[in-house]
Amino acid sequence: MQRRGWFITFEGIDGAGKSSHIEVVAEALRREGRTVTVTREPGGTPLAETLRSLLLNEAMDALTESLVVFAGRRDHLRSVIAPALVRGEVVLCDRFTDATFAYQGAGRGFDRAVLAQLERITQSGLQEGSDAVLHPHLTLWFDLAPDVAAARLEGARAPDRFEAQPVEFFRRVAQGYADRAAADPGRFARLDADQPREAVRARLMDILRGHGVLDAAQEGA
Ligand SMILES: Nc1ncnc2c1ncn2[C@@H]1O[C@H](COP(=O)(O)OP(=O)(O)OP(=O)(O)O)[C@@H](O)[C@H]1O
Ligand SMILES: Cc1cn([C@H]2C[C@H](O)[C@@H](COP(=O)(O)O)O2)c(=O)[nH]c1=O
Repeated sequence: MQRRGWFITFEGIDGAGKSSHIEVVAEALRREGRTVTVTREPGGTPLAETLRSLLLNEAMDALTESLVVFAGRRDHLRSVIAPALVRGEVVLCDRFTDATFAYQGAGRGFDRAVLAQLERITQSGLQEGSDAVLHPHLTLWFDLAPDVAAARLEGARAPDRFEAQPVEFFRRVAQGYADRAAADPGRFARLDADQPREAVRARLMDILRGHGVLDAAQEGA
């Protein structure tokens, strides 16, 4: 796909704090005149939101989880993400395929070579005449120790099927994110999420200015 917009994903284990910052980033971009689509995975379309609800609530094995997330992703890419990028918008997506490698791959122990195949199939054929595979242009990785994340989530909300997993599961998921970041350092920007919100936000804005997503002249956005 011809690059006209920005596809930016927010990643991290449950409770890392990424969702707290997405609207702040969207507002900063809108102030600079950009059109922004804020979306999430699993979800982002009516079909994918239905699949999200199944994924978070119904028992299923790791292959089924993987197929469910990639099915939703295909619909989301075709209906929302790819059209927004063609229009030149900034797409801010709360989780994407790195979460599948971290949760289904590292967390559940599902075959990462199969996930890589599903990734290629699902994320290509989005523009007629092109077989390019669409990946995020920038991934903001909120890195937080699993025990700190668990303490933040305790009592905050009723846990879903993933949030109810033991801390060992999240140690594997965190390692899964670290492996993805090490394999693609140009795309990943790591944030130390064990900081007060304001410090995390300042680092986030620095990263976005450093990558030319936000105007570097607009300090203090
Ligand atoms: N920097 C921070 N310091 C302390 N608490 C925080 C910080 N950032 C977020 N929190 C709190 O931690 C909890 C999880 O935050 P949030 O929902 O943004 O995380 P998340 O990464 O989006 O998690 P999930 O993916 O599970 O939705 C919330 O109660 C939030 O208020
Ligand atoms: C995209 C994706 C998500 N998950 C898991 C990770 C979370 O526990 C839930 C929902 O996400 P939220 O950030 O709490 O809204 O879904 C997953 O297992 N695989 C994926 O590909």
